[in-house]
Amino acid sequence: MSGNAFLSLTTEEKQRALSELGELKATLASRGLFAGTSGNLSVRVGEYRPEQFHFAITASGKDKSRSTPEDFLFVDQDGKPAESTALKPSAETLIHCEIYRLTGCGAIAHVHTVYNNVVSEWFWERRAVPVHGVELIKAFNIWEEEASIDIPIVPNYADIPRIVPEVTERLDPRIPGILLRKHGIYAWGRDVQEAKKHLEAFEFLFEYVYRWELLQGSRR
Ligand SMILES: CSCCC(=O)C(=O)COP(=O)(O)O
Ligand SMILES: [Zn+2]
Repeated sequence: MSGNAFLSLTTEEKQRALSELGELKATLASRGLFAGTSGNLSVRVGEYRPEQFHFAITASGKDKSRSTPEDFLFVDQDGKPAESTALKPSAETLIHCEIYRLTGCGAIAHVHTVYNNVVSEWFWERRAVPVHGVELIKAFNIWEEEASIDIPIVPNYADIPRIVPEVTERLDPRIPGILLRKHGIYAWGRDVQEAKKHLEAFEFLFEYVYRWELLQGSRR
């Protein structure tokens, strides 16, 4: 199909995306996951082709624990607003664009937590957080006995376009998430529910690794 696929979306399709994002935002906010306006969320709408797709994303710099009519806007595969709006998309929209382009996923959630920041620094030299044999790895649809995974870490830059090629290089199709060093986790899934499940699993695993490493250190 040629032309702008956004124009063929129905009001119901757009409303469903906004309401799913609103619900996820409220749930994560109730858990205190958007400290100091950090974090951003998006959900894809309509057809997907790597060279053309659209998604709804949180507006930049908002207090994500509040719910207002100006919380979200629609953008295209290049992060440009799909319709006329005074809102600015998340400053990190290009990272969402790249994750959609590489994975074809349906939704993305990004949060900053103390655990994800600490482990990203702790394991920076190996560019991945190793996790071994923890049951919750199954949340990523990895069912091997005593599975080992490496959650990739990429450098963080103030200039977001510089982060994009790092994501391109390090994203592992088996692992539905990527850590930005001393910044936060990006987690994705087929839809908002799966992105939420993956985000929760990552945060559990980061806390586990953090506590386990501390315990090991105290035993030495
Ligand atoms: C206040 S945290 C710095 C920006 C950031 O990392 C973030 O996740 C929120 O940025 P946004 O533009 O999406 O509000
Ligand atoms: Zn961020």
